[in-house]
Amino acid sequence: MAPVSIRRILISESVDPCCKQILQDNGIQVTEKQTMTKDELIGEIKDFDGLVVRSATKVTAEIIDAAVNLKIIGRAGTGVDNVDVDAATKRGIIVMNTPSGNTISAAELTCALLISLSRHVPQATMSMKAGKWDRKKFMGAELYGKILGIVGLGRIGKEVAARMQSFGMKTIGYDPITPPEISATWGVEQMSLEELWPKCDYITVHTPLMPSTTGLLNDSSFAQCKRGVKVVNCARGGIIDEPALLRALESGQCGGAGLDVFVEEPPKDWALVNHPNVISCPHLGASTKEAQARCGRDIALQIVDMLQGKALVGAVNAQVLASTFSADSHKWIQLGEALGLVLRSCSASKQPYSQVQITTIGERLKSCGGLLGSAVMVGLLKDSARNRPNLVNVLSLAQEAGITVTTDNISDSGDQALAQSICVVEISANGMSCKAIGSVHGEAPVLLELNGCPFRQPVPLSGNLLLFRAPASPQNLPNIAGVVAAAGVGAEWFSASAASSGDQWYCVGMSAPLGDLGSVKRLVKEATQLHV
Ligand SMILES: NC(=O)C1=CN([C@@H]2O[C@H](COP(=O)(O)OP(=O)(O)OC[C@H]3O[C@@H](n4cnc5c(N)ncnc54)[C@H](O)[C@@H]3O)[C@@H](O)[C@H]2O)C=CC1
Ligand SMILES: O=C(O)C(=O)COP(=O)(O)O
Repeated sequence: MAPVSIRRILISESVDPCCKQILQDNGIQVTEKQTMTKDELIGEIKDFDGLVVRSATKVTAEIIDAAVNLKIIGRAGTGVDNVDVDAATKRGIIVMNTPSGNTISAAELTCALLISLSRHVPQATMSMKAGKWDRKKFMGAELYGKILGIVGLGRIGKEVAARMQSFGMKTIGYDPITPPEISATWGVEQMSLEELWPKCDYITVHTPLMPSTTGLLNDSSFAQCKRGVKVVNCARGGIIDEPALLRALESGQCGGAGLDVFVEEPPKDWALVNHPNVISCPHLGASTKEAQARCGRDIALQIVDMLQGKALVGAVNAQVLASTFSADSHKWIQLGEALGLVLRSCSASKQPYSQVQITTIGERLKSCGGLLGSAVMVGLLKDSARNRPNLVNVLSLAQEAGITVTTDNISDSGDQALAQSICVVEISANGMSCKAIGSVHGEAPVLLELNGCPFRQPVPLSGNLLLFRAPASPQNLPNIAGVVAAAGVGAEWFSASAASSGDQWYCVGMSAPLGDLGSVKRLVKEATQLHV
């Protein structure tokens, strides 16, 4: 099932032409506009439902606010720190990247900087271009036998390790997620940062930029390093604190730095770039023909595959959507939304709820809790949230509204009763609670039970529904059918529940919604109508 439809995509940076070609071949209109100003982007983004960027386009909350039709932001590359992912998520916009397309290129540039640092290649080149022949000044040191500390042992860190080991470097590292026994298989011994800093001749960082990695190398960590340590940052500006690096270079505590990335790009302050022991590139890690071809192709194919309902690959903020691509997820999403709508309708006149408990019953729904939970919340929050709820944003909207959502599964393959697949949703707050139980019969979602009253016939959850509760009496249906007919609406079918505490729930399928529920409400204890 395709979660969105996309007709017009803006590519706002230099992305390989294959990206545009693939998108166009699949019926998407593509506009390419490079070097747009922020105001130009704000002015034009409303006309697009997709945006493809690299690292230079800052997709801020302000831009996302203006992007009223945007459904996807595709990052032809790895880092999504130039995209306000939280703001996109709240608006229900999918953010997608192509994290492996430029791994090799970024790793190779890192190695180039490490080698250049050891032999002063860029400085020697500049010197010769200035007509000098200075063999003494550029005395270097071998990498062979030196210790390289790799902070961040993900895709790029691993490739850097393999390449630098071929130079005879000993590789050590740190990563809070990659298990030490895994990195050990590619020759990287892990240790704490406190143990790592004093051991390294060279340090290279390969983490994302986030609060925990900002300033990872700072005054205090430089102080723990060997005097003259050389550092490389091919990941993100700010992981090595720039003022601390400059201080360390000036004091000689740092013997050289290779920088591909900067806090501000291009930098406003050129002090680091101009330092004689700094070699630098204008964010070239991914700038190879091969990396750009891969990233351009990958982002286009990922978008097309998503639109064709084949798969969701590379989404960084829409994990629950990945499960919408299985063959029968559609009907369970419909059921979840419909149960949410039923409960929203039944609880509308009551006090606001703060807890939602979704329990799936049955082995088949064991892994569907997240999907069904989100679908239920889409139904529950429909029209009440400022941002239109969808499977991408609904949990963050619920959190914003102070609603706690919990999911659970009960399954025991030995128990016949639990063999069928059922979804139970209960909303509650301060003693008030409403509960709906549903399932899927054939392809259709059905309501089985409402507030403890099981329906004698499953209620099809589609079309215009009138739900009401009244003391058990054979007169209820004829009376309400009369009111519905008097309003010029056809009562197409009905279902009644078993009685509980003397009351019964009824559901009437109507040809159209009633203009006014007043005359129904006068005859019953409570009544509500909804459209599924
Ligand atoms: N200069 C350039 O043009 C390019 C830069 N990059 C950047 O390189 C970085 C790494 O990319 P990948 O290796 O593909 O990412 P990855 O996600 O494969 O690896 C990142 C690793 O950092 C680790 N990590 C997270 N927090 C950490 C911490 N506090 N200390 C140590 N490790 C930590 C993670 O566990 C993960 O293993 C990203 O920032 C990316 O944006 C990527 C491609 C090109
Ligand atoms: O993929 C990444 O994280 C990069 O930093 C590459 O950025 P770019 O696509 O060259 O602007």
